[in-house]
Amino acid sequence: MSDTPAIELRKINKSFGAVHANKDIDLVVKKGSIHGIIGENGAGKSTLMSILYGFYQADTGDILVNGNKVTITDSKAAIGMGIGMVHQHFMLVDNFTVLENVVLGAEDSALLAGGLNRARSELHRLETEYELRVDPEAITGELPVGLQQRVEILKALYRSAEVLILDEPTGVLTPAEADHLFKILEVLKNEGKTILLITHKLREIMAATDMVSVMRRGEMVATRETKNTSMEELAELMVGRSVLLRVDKKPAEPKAPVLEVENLTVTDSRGVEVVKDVSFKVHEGEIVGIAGVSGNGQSELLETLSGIRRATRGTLKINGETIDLATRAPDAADMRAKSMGHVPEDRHRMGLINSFAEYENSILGYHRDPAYSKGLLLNLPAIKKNAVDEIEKYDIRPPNPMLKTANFSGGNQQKVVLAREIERDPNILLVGQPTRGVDIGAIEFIHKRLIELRDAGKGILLVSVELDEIRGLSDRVLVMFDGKVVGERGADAEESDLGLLMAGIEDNKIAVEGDVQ
Ligand SMILES: Nc1ncnc2c1ncn2[C@@H]1O[C@H](COP(=O)(O)OP(=O)(O)OP(=O)(O)O)[C@@H](O)[C@H]1O
Repeated sequence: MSDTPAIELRKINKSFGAVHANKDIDLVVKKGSIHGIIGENGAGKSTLMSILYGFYQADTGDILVNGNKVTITDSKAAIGMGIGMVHQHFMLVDNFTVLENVVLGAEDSALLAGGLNRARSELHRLETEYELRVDPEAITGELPVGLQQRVEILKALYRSAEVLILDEPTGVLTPAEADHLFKILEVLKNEGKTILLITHKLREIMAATDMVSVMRRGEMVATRETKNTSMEELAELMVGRSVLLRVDKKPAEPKAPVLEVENLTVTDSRGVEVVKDVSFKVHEGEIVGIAGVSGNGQSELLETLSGIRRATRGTLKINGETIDLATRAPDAADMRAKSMGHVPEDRHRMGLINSFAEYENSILGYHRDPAYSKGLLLNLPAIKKNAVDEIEKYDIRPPNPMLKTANFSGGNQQKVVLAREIERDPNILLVGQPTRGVDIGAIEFIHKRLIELRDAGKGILLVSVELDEIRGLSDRVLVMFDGKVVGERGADAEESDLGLLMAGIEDNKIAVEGDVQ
């Protein structure tokens, strides 16, 4: 019975309090296919996959695996049924080797039984069969994220997974790593594995999937054969209206500089220089994009400019004031007082306190602003009104300012941070990965807000690993490689040109010490 679906979900329902996250969901996933699931932020995709992986129990409904009705009580039961999950936030032990991570917790307890050699040869077999090469003896935490993700996939395959769930797998990958991942998925599919792929990137859906299902506000609204649909149709099905899939902006009219960075050098806690003698300017009315493969100093640059990290040397000219960073280390509050907003790259670590309510997060760092406090007392009505306004403007769901942000979906958490920083109307806005995990309707809105901010004469420094985003928004693009700015391009930068610079190749030369400006 080869036509029996690998997975079938029938009338799945799941509520969290008043939030009906999954409503009567039906889904049929063919064996040996790549099936995409898309939907707006908060549409219920992760909830549905968590039910399939045994992380949540459905309130009602049936799950069939290979035609058999099953109860999946926890992730161990899911693994036992051949369902594996590659998590968005990897669940690996950093200081373990790849091999140790792969066997950790597996049924045969290879570590205890002294069966590491057996495990090593099994791992080798999997690596070869699925073209998932990674050094089994490497320390996992020292590997780039793309390879860590391969370890997650190997871990699932080692447990004999036949169905693999990938929840936004390319959010943390470089374009080259993402391409490689899709090649791996194709190999897995050709070997008969079934893949469920959650993504916000319609390009990935069109390139990689056989079928695609669309969720909206907790419901499954459509399933299409990928070859019979288009990005435009999918966007409309997701959002319920047509969406502009590119940025609409007129040429910038930059004025005076708002931020001037000179010879900035930053050393990390291991004493390694991570930002090396970087100089650039951001003008009023301009978006300067920083392109680069993550880990090339962009994060540290943003953190230093926003006052979270100390520089070793360099000067900062901001709103006309000059700060020698070797002798003075402004903190985040100082920078905010200079009208600098900051959307950090990592919303969990720096953007939000997830145990706080949405309304508290919506003024985090700005609570001393006279609009929100009188002396020592917080002006709660004003704070709540601000939260309600931002929720409406940014379409944050569920629209409940009292809810802890921990209970918002990833994309909605991101909108809380963006709303807070953009709505303070800063003269300079530093934004890191503004649309990571955000759905296309919200991306369109966020990009529009950033362009409006630019057109109101503000300066924006944008760090993103999404080349489409960099090219769509930026008026000038700087490329960082190995802590240095290795090139500058205009608004018309070509993707291939930027890609080469990002790989450290400038005019067909490898960028080496002293070889760059
Ligand atoms: N543990 C929880 N407690 C309360 N509410 C939750 C919980 N998990 C999810 N929700 C709510 O259920 C709804 C669906 O969330 P889910 O994470 O499944 O969305 P999603 O489609 O994966 O979104 P995103 O694309 O933003 O990741 C949201 O309204 C969310 O706030």
